[in-house]
Amino acid sequence: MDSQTAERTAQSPQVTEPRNPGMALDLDWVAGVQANTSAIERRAASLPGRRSVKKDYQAAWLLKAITLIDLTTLSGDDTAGRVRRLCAKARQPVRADLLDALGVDGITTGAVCVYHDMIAPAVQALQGSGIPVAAVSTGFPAGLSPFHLRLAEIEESVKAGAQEIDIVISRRHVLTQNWQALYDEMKAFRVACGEAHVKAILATGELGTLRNVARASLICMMAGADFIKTSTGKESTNATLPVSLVMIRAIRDYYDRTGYRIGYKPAGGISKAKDSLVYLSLIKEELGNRWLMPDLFRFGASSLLGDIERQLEHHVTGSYSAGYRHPMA
Ligand SMILES: O=C[C@H](O)COP(=O)(O)O
Repeated sequence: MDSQTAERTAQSPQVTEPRNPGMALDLDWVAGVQANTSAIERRAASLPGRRSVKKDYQAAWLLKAITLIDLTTLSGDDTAGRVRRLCAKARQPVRADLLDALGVDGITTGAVCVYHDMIAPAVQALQGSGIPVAAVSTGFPAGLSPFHLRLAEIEESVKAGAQEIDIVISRRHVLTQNWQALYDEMKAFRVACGEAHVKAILATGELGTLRNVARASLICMMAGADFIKTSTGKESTNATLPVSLVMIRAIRDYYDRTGYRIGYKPAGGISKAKDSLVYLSLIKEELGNRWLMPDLFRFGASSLLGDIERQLEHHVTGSYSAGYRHPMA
């Protein structure tokens, strides 16, 4: 591979973007939002075949993808020990001998993402690494606990040391077209987060139509979301390319209108290195290189890193190892 490219990739400086302050709810803008489902599906279907990254650059792009992963464990049987092992993986996501061969060092994942109760072990295990802890709050994954408890959960998570909060929206507000309620809810979540960045999980697999996805994206951004995220990983349909196109274009429209860049996080079911490359090329084409940085793009994924490491091993040694040789935690 081109080692200079890989080095630049791994050492990209963290750029900080002015934070989206949000704006008043603009119902005319919301009403005008359209989503041409067949055109979106056609474009999405053309992406995987058309966009293959040339062999020499693949390793560099895969290293880039690692820096954009919210390395996630969201299981009922999570333990402090599992979270500590995951954090060790976030600090050193690829075996040292492979990184040496690729001429890269100092690479980490974008964040570690856990349930509230796992924040403390994660914060402790990541101390000094600069890797933020993201917590899923607000009654994840359904978001149907009492509203005041959802706000309190955010505050507790921030107090426990989470620097990023992934909230879930109330799907019913979208399904009943109650845009004011969705806006108010998102705004309250953003206030409760304080300085912590907030990612709004739309649970797109439960929103019915792509138009609803576009409208919900827009409203969450108007209410001050720093990121919009597709899914909890627990819906029957999680991140897809058509949904991603809709959300990315909503982000582009919001930037064109307000000058604020909002981040994007596809999450759930992204487990193959080649899929991560399709997402990166989609972002590059639709939003440009600026969005390919950890402050504006993340993969929410529990097993993607293992497949990327396997592909990198193949790049270096010419042979594939078994998946079990790349455990996450
Ligand atoms: O937000 C992250 C998702 O819960 C991870 O989903 P996954 O386990 O399908 O990769």
